[in-house]
Amino acid sequence: MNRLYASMDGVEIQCSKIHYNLPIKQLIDVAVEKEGCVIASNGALCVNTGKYTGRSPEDRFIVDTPSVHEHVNWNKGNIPMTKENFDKLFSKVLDYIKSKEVFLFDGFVGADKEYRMPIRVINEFAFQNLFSQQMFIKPKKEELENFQPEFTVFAVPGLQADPAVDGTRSEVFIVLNFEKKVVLIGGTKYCGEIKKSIFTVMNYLLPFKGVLPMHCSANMGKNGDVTLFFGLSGTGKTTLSADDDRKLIGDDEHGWTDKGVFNFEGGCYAKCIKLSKENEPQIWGAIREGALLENVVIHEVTGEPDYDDDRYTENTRAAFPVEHIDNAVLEGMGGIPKTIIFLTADATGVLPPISRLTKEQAMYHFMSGYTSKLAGTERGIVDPKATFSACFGAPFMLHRPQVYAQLLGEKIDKYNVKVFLVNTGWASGSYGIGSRMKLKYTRAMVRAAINGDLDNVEYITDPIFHLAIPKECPNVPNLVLNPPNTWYSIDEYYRKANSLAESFRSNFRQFKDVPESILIGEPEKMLEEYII
Ligand SMILES: Nc1ncnc2c1ncn2[C@@H]1O[C@H](COP(=O)(O)OP(=O)(O)O)[C@@H](O)[C@H]1O
Ligand SMILES: C=C(OP(=O)(O)O)C(=O)O
Ligand SMILES: [Mn+2]
Repeated sequence: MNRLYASMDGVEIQCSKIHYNLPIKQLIDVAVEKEGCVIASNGALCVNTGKYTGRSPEDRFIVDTPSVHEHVNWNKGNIPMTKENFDKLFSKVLDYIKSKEVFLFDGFVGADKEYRMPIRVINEFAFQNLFSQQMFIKPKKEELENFQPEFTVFAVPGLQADPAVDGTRSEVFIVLNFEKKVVLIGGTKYCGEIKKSIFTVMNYLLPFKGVLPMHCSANMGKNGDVTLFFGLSGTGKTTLSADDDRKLIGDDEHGWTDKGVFNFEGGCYAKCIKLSKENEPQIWGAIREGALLENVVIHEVTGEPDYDDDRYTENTRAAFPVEHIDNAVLEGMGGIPKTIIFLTADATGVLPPISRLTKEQAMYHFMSGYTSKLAGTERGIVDPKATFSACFGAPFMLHRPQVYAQLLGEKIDKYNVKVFLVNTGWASGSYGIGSRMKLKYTRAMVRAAINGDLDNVEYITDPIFHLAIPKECPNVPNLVLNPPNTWYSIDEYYRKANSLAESFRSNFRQFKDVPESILIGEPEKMLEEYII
């Protein structure tokens, strides 16, 4: 019998065998031999996660302990669990692994040594441990001596909760306990739960240290200029931050300190539905030996991935270490951001593909977090669904949005950061109802915003959202830039735009005591004649 300590406060766990930070190659071998995984022709390990191919936000609980009670923004996403129920579930998990071989990863989250957190991830399956090793920050050999995890994740997909006994909603559970410093994940094999639960832990802890945690990707130009791309799942953080001309810092989770930004992770987690070498060469090239493909259809004979096949899910994924991206910043740190891009995948075809925001508008849009949930990332989402996700990452933010917004506002102010809103979602009218903004146009707009090409062009201000829309942008047809131009019917455009404006206003009513200056960022009241 093997024994080890699960976390600093000395919970002892036992299991039949522990595979401790196993080399990647060995994990791959076990996954193929014992877990039904296959190797694709590009060398990546492929797993099918079965019933769950996206996150289960309704099954994510926060243990309601005294120290977190007043800080957590309890809402339909931050669901409390009692200490008693947690203790029962924790015993179940500990019992469950007693007879199992487990795969253990000790490493770090947070590239900045001042703020990094040592974590331990205990996985039931080797493929999950491959994910953990590639996604988090690998320790140096000497860092493993006297390693003390500050948080421990138990990810045991084979253990299902019993809602009647365990106080869960279904057999799936993702439970965060800040007192015990433990995360429990069961009933689901979807790897995204592992990274996003640790992200959520960081998002809770860092504001207490004056650090702003952000759901954003980050990259750096040749002169060291940093850009952040905020956005909810599927809006383009990973795709747009992987750019031949810029060095990738990280694709999903960062912290912003007085020194600059740092990646929480050591890997990327790219969506790969309809992935092509032509449109996303860096991500294409990163999917090789050492990468994990989730729910991608693999040709039985040739072993080739078919990225167009969505038979298991739209939310097909590739996980790989940042080193797989050619020009990544391996230390995962950069300076103070110069440009911030808010990504929104607007399903209504109303928001302009790019607009410049004032500081007040930036605060308004950050707190609103308007976008669409895209198919597959969360259980039950099939078509794009308009949503307001505060801080562009509500499911992962435990504090009230104002806590994060205030930190961001101070930084935008202090460093005079340029902020743009980029709609990577649906365009309408002559560019085809239902089709998404062309990636090559979005890339051109982002590039122009970063390079300063939009600093000296003429802008128009749209009458409803008061967004400043550039009249021209290199490598983008002028017509595309202003949405009313792209609709067949201008009346229809205004109807939709007014109705979206009203959604913004009604969503914002949840926020109390918002300074007048931020409310200036609010869209106009809906015109009576367009109320439908
Ligand atoms: N105009 C566009 N901008 C960004 N991504 C786009 C665009 N059009 C289509 N896409 C696709 O949308 C997906 C964006 O996903 P991803 O970058 O992984 O999002 P995130 O990292 O924010 O979750 C990719 O599959 C990408 O190919
Ligand atoms: C992995 C996820 O996020 P993203 O699409 O932002 O990478 C997720 O939301 O499950
Ligand atoms: Mn991503």
